[in-house]
Amino acid sequence: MNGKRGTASPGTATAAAATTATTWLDVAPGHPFGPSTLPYGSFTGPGSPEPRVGVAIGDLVLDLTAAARVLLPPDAGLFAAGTLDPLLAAGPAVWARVRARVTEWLTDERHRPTLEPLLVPAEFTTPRLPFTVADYTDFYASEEHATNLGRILRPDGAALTPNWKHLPIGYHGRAGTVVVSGTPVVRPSGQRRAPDGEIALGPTTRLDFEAEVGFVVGAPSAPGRPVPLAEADRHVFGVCLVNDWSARDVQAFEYVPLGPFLGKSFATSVSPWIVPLAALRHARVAPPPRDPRPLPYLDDTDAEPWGLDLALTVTLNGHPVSRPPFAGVYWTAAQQLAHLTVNGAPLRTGDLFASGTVSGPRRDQRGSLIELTWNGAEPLVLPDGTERAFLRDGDEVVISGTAPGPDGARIGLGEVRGRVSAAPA
Ligand SMILES: O=C(O)/C=C/C(=O)CC(=O)CC(=O)O
Ligand SMILES: [Ca+2]
Ligand SMILES: [Mg+2]
Repeated sequence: MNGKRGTASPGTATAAAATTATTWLDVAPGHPFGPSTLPYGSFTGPGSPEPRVGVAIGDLVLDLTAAARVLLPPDAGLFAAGTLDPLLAAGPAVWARVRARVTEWLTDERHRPTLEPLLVPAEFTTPRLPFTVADYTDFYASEEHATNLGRILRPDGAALTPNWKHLPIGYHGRAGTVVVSGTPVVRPSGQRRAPDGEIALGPTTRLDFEAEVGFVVGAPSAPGRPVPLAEADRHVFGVCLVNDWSARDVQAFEYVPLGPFLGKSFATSVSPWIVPLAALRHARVAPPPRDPRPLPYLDDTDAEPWGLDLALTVTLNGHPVSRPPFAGVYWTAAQQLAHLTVNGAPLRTGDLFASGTVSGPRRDQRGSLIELTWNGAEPLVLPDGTERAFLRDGDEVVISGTAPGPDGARIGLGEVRGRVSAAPA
């Protein structure tokens, strides 16, 4: 879950800052999963082998499947199956109602006797993939990342392709290989060109991570009706962290002319806690200036700002190797959704679209190893003295994130964790 950042137990009440919601739970002030975050997930726990919907609060998980039966009977069916699918499909009015009720339960002492038995220490729970992934799309929205990849992979051409500033480039990925944080990532095999020019099938020698932000679609859209920028928040339920694992040698050989295929479709890891859009209202910032001005369906000059001031951290075997800033990403989630549907393709509940690798202008803000090591030419030296051009078996990558919350505090996005295991013999 979210590391040791303070303790929470159903004990003494703690006062938080004045306009921040205060909870009767003993949640350390500044805990990333305080009462202003309230992310949703799916878990199994001690004595409950059947999946539950949970809400993370401090270092505890509220069993929402059980709590709703007692305190929210009309909506209890939304949580009965133990996945977020019915809640996602229910739409923004229901999302707001449920969040308001959960906030009330956790901040009004009168609910304590009912809820205390339904709080489980997070360390005793096992996270599950929180929703059924319908379609998975990966964008390419960070100008710094796209510029770096262009320089590395296409050194003879312009770094950015001529279309890059006109539309959010993306590709359709593989929904069935999206896995929850903690799932081991088996080193994939594929065709790649060896240094001697020989083409062979074998385990990738250039396994990489990509630090991304994922957006989870709740309410579907109608076929033939593009989703305008102003309606994005009717469809986007919330945000997770994504690691789009990439086999760079497989990718480099296969990607022309149709784009990434098997080099990225073996595993994509997502964080277990979906932070609702409602928790991120303090993180909204103006997106970067766009030049040239995009076509009207992508022109957000006069729209609600959809930039998000999220701060990511990537660790490799516990050592921070990058701190990608999300606020500067060129294309916003609202623009990505408008583009994804401009051809009339409808959204389905559970669609996941990711930002693309988040890189900032500084070297220590690059969101992938191919950028951090410039395709292996400048390996990282880890504190244990070992070098990394790309990932070794046994390496563990953790991407975590925070966002501005109320009163200058920060809320957490949790983390997505994955360890590389050896290719099968
Ligand atoms: O520039 C390329 O050919 C490839 C780019 C990527 O590998 C990145 C990708 O998956 C999209 C992204 O994460 O930004
Ligand atoms: Ca990617
Ligand atoms: Mg992938």
